[in-house]
Amino acid sequence: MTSRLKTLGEAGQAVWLDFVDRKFMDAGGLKKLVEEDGLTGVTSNPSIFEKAIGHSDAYDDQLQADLAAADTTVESAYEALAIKDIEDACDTLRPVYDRLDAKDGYVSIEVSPYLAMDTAPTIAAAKRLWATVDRPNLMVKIPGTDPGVPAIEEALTAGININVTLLFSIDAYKKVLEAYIAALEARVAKGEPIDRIASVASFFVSRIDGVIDKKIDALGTDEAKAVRGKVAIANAKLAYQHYLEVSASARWQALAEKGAQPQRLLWASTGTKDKAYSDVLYVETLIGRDTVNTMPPATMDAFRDHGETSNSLVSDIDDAEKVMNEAERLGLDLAGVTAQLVVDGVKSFADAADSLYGAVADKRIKFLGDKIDGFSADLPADLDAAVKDAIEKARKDGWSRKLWAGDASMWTGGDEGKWLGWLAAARGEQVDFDALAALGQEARKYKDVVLLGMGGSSLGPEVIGLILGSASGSPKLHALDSTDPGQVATVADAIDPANTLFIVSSKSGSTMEPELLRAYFFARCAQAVGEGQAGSRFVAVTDPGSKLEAAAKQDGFAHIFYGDKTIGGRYSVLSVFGMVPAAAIGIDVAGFFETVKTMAHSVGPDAPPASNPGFQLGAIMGAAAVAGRDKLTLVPSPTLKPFGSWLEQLLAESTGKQGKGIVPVDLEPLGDPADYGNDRVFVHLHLEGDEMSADHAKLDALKAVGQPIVTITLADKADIGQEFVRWEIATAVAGAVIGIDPFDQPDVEDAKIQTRQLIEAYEQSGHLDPETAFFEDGDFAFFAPKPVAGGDAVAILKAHFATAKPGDYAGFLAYIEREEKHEALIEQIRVDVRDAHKIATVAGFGPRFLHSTGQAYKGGPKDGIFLEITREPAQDIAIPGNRASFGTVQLAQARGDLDVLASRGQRVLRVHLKDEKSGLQALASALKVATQD
Ligand SMILES: O=P(O)(O)OC[C@H]1O[C@](O)(CO)[C@@H](O)[C@@H]1O
Ligand SMILES: O=C[C@H](O)[C@H](O)COP(=O)(O)O
Repeated sequence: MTSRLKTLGEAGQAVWLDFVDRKFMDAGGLKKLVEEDGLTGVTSNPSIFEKAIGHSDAYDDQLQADLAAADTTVESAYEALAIKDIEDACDTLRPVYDRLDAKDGYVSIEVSPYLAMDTAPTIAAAKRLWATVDRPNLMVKIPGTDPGVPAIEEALTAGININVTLLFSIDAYKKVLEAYIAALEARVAKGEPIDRIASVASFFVSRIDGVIDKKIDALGTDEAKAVRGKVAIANAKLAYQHYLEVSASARWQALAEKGAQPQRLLWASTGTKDKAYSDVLYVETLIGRDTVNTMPPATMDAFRDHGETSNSLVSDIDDAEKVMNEAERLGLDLAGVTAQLVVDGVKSFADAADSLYGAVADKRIKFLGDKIDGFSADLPADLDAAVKDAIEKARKDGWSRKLWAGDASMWTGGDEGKWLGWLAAARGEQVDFDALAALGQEARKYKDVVLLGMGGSSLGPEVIGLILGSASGSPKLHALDSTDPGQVATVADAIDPANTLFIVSSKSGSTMEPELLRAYFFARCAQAVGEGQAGSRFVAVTDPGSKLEAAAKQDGFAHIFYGDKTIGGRYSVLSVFGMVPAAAIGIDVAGFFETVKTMAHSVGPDAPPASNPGFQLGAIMGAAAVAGRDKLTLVPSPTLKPFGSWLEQLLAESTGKQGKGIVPVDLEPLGDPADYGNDRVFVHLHLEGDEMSADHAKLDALKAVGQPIVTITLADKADIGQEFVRWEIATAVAGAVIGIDPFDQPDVEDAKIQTRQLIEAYEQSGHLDPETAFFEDGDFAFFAPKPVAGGDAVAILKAHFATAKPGDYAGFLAYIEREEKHEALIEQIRVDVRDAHKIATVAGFGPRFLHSTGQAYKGGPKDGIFLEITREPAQDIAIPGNRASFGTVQLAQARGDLDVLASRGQRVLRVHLKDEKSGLQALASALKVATQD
């Protein structure tokens, strides 16, 4: 018996399948429909692929094989899967296309629904899909939105078959038909053929009734009920009347004579949603010549079973008009409804794409295995709920796309969009791999590399140097980001200036510390190798046009590597600022980016927040900070311990402002559950193979009492580059959740101004402004804007920290040499204070932290209790061309810092150690007593 579906074909209507699925096609389902039901086309949309790919394992083999061949973005991974189905469908329909001489036999694939409101990217996507599938019976689906119409016209003019989707109103359809005709005329004008250009205008039917019927039900009157289930069909019938009118026009006839094919009206959304209606309602009522009905499988089955064919589309046109008039009289607002349906249609396809891309992104990460760093989170229920809310808000607002598009509305709507050059840097696009490889070769003739820079210009390179180490035969890296005379001397004593490559690194090129360090080491180098020769051992890394660039040119530096002004210092590690020092110690930068790119792909605009490693972490950090868990406590495994110093700057400078933000807690030994309040998030950064079982037991104990624990796992330390990307994105996202601009650092600047004023005064007078200690004994002198009461050092220290309350943190700001013994004593001090007061502790060596965590201490939450530590330097170092020595500069920095901290409402106390050698030990002992009982 002939299939009832074939009778539609006999009535001039093409039967298309509104469904794609690999299992179905692999089982020969599509071929069967072609052979038995006269099927002549296929449509797909994001919802269809979401159902096919997102909920099945049929695509897993291909995805795994594709990823094994080459990693790629989520969108490309998805497209490869979808395109394979579309190509297979095109090939199945190809005999139909050939038999009907290009009049039918088409398969449609839709451009990304995220582009529905953007003309140029839609055109680019249409051209890309057309070229990739490379089959004449492909149709690219473009929404008939206002921005879609010019894209439709341009794509058609370029010879691409177009299925115009999401048409609801006759007015929108008229514009689309006009675009089709204009495109054909343009081709004729250029002498190009038009006979094999095909287009359909997909008019959505059932969705209109879905909304209008609700309004009818709300009215509840009999006259309203009389048009229930009739408006969508009437609307479609009148659209067809317009088609007939235009087809009869002389303008169209002229094109038809040249072989033009009509742009057929395609009835889409023809599955019946309201069970009260016939399951073939939107087929039986819309049958007419030169049209298409694309049906979901259930509708097709129903029609095959009991559908009746008649010439329905052109019958009862008067009735259709009456229905439309009645709809207007009843105030059903069809124009408003259809306009809203376009918006909702775009949104619902975008929602489907979120879910589809999310499913692909999750599988991609699963299949990548240990090629991508692992991530898991154990969160208490309240935080978990807040994180889910933040992720959903980010998804709804399209933040992953906004971020990459530089749309500042996800932050404060300020100039954030101008600071996103680090995204391209994460893809390896800021550096010249060949130039870096050449530098790496050249550097092999040196024994040491000394990097002079601050904050973003030193911390990333230092982390790379410490974690990855120099290649065999390449020099060792010394990052110097201090004015501490002891620290400067340690580096100066460790190297032979004649056998050292110096990298002076400063984005602004005017930061005081690298400027002074450059003066000092340039003079030492000139002394060692002779005037005029020193420059050949110096490399500058700086943004174009900086003062450092000019100085480097003047002094004949061997190379100048240029940064990107749209990247802030703390986001610069994957640009020349991190990669030049990395190359100098022999790291294969191109190889390094192979693993970095895997993370860059994972956090792209096409990875929805819930499946995006950067957003997952960022939402946790942001939601936690908003809920008062603002002390991000890093628990690294031994090899990864250096990572925190880079991370601290990123988090603190980016989020710590306007009294809000995240206070990073690095290098605080892990304690027991009783040592912590409810203000922490622990992030365990683990390198597989690193031994840290004691910490694991402690983390388990913390987990058991409901402390939030995030775990990030690296299979290989070479994958550390992925963490730069993850945390950069996460920080930008956390900034958005917290509601600040993550790319400025307003409060750091104030400390710099204070310091500069003190130094300028010194350069004039030869001394710093006098200051008076409020208490002094043999070991210590105490200074503070507001003296702390107490008869001795222990009492003063005790009183200072006695102000601690839950949620506060203690900060130890040490303007002394950063070396092992000092680090150990500071660690001991931190543990004593934490355990006594149950508060978080942070520590920084000055002036290094000024260009890093200093921002959050000044601009972030006002719950810091700071103890600044200065000392009498045993030995000072003069700076060529300056009256002030390094020791004086450092003291001025400490004083400027204290003043600004106090002016921001933080609790501050400065202890000046009289003896550099024994002073810190004496302080640790005094604090031990002060924190007992
Ligand atoms: O690279 P530059 O311009 O010398 O800046 C160094 C550091 O100083 C800061 O501006 C803070 O003082 C950081 O943001 C930056 O990384
Ligand atoms: O081209 C087909 C359309 O995308 C589809 O018919 C929409 O149908 P729906 O309204 O059932 O989602």
